[in-house]
Amino acid sequence: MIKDDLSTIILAGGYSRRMGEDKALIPISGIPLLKRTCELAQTVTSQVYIVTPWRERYQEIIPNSCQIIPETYSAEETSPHGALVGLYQGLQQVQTEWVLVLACDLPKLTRTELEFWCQQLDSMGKDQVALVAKSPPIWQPLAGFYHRQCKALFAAYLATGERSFQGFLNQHCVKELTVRDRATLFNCNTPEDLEQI
Ligand SMILES: Nc1nc2c(ncn2[C@@H]2O[C@H](COP(=O)(O)OP(=O)(O)OP(=O)(O)O)[C@@H](O)[C@H]2O)c(=O)[nH]1
Repeated sequence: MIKDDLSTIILAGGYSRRMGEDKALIPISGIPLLKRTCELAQTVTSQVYIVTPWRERYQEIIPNSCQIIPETYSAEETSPHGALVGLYQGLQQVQTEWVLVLACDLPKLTRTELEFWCQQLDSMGKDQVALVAKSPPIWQPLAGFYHRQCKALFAAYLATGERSFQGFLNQHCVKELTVRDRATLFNCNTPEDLEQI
């Protein structure tokens, strides 16, 4: 079921150092991991954006209806600033009230689980700015939802020089997302992780 006033941002600007090859392109049942994540997101949101500095690398593999938001960094810098900055840049382009935020490397995520997550948006309090999975005490920032007011909150946070999601989520009114099947949060970071799939 597609949810109104919700879009998805998938972050795909990491270096996959532990994997040794680009995780986003690794085939899972024959489908590149990033494409699989896009297709899953399309089952719950009509707009799916991918934030990455590498448009050319992914343009051919993602579904046509998904849009790439190019992540920028200045000429003096050699790499992106991390996932929080990527999300902040992505949020500038998105108009919906809520944004589902996903890592590209969630090979066990399912449509059923995503639909269960989306239902929880209906019971958010007015003061709550995000609904995010947690493996206490650690937030799982790239599995959850952020309200559009996070744009301004991220701007203020970044202005202090901070870039850690944990710090951001701990200092704002964030609700823990209930995860029905915790296996769906499995991140595929290393070649050994891949063997488990
Ligand atoms: N857009 C964007 N996405 C990022 C950035 N850093 C990490 N990500 C994404 O965030 C998710 C989780 O990334 P990690 O597994 O923590 O980091 P990684 O760089 O991909 O992998 P390692 O190099 O092994 O740490 C993945 O989907 C990454 O593509 C960034 O600077 N920009």
